[in-house]
Amino acid sequence: MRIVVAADNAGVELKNVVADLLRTDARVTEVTDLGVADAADDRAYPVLGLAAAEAIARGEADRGVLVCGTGIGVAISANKVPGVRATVAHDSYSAERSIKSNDCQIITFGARVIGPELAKKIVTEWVGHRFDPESASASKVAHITDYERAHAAS
Ligand SMILES: O=C[C@H](O)[C@H](O)COP(=O)(O)O
Repeated sequence: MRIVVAADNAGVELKNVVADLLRTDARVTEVTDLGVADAADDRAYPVLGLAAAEAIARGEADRGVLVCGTGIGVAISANKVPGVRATVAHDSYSAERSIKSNDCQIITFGARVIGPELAKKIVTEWVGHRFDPESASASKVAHITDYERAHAAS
């Protein structure tokens, strides 16, 4: 699994913790860090959220972990990229269902909301979850995709 990570300066410390963890995970073949590299970089959360989502949309990564102060801004931004589904998930069950119900490629965290140990536990579990395209959830996700395609800007 190839995973892209990104954060604004509110989330950079937690993003780095998660990236370090993912680099030690044998199930993860590649970790691409799109920044920010440190808190001095004050690029706003949409810049990072959109860049990571676009990398997934281009097929350069399978999944993403995004961090900002709340996780909300990077999730909203990533969801603007066609074909990408992103959500905040600060608990184990939501993280699991974000894959199994919603086929989300991106999980987001708020560094001002969740601590590093819980984020690490959730990410470790999240890497192991898979969406089943034969499940009853598939047609619901397809409904979203169909809407997106029907309303795509020409
Ligand atoms: O959702 C936005 C993030 O939490 C961001 O890190 C902080 O944004 P703000 O400075 O607009 O509150």
